[in-house]
Amino acid sequence: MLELKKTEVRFIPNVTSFQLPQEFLIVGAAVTNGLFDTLQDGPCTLAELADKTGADQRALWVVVEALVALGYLKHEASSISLTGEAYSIFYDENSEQYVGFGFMHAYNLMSSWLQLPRVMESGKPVARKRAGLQLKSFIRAMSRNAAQGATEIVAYCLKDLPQNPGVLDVGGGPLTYALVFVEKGAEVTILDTPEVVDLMLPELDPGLPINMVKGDFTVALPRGPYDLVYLGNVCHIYGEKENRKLFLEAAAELNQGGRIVVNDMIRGTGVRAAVFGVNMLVNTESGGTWTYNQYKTWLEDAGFDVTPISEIAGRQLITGIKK
Ligand SMILES: C[S@@+](CC[C@H](N)C(=O)[O-])C[C@H]1O[C@@H](n2cnc3c(N)ncnc32)[C@H](O)[C@@H]1O
Repeated sequence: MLELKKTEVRFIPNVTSFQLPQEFLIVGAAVTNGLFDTLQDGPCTLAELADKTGADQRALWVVVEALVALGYLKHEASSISLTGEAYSIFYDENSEQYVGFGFMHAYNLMSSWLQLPRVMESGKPVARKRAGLQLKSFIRAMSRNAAQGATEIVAYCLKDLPQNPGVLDVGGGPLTYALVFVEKGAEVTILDTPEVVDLMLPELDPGLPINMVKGDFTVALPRGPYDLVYLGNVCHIYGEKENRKLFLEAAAELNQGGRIVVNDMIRGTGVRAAVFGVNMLVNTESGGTWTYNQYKTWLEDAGFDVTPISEIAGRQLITGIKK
């Protein structure tokens, strides 16, 4: 349960959020339909754009007109093109306005969140399988989220470990943390699902000491020994049974004095973890956000000494040192 002190009011209901996010829905639909990518290749007439994207011309015109009004597109003579802002936001990685397409992960999640009333009735998640564009958006969103704090978090994880430590990065497929671990002298094994490894392997410089292994961490971990097992936002995908098994197996693959670091949202510490728990309720069989006491018990039972929560770069980290 959320443990707020009686005197502490952290959030009040936000009725300004009771609105249809129309701009987001229009942009998300345009990305899904390939409209921006088509115009990134060059300006088009409406007929050309309809032909290239496979859209109905009347529907396309209504959406294009809204995107012109919102500042994403220009319409001059009969030619439709991206505005400078839209180019900067979606495509120019060097621009301060750059956002990329990571936001499509949130857009894709909307359809499952809309089924929350049904999930509340059945207690069962919405069936879904991420592939193609959805998988790419998910990985982009993960990379972007992680990039902000990765340097500080990696420094915290590696502090006092031997030089050139062996690191197992469980669910590290987006590569964000692995690239920083390597920069700091580590040799990294990443375990992720076959689809994510297939998607990301072509982006990996083969000269780097990073080994990407396809697998399922609820089944088995790649053999160690390691100095660090890093669990970045993976414990919330599963429940107690899977996490206890994961911690036990991590302990078995760690050197004496090696450590496990859990980076996740800790239930009972605020709104973020409570709300994210709903995301896991809707999208996973057994996932959720877990309290500090749950992590502490599961880690101690797996043979770790457990630290208090450390807040690093806005993230919550719990470390277990192998006894
Ligand atoms: C929420 S993302 C976290 C990514 C990264 N560690 C971070 O903190 O930004 C979870 C990652 O775990 C991977 N994953 C989920 N379930 C898995 C499983 N059973 N076995 C292996 N990888 C899994 C996903 O493919 C994804 O790359």
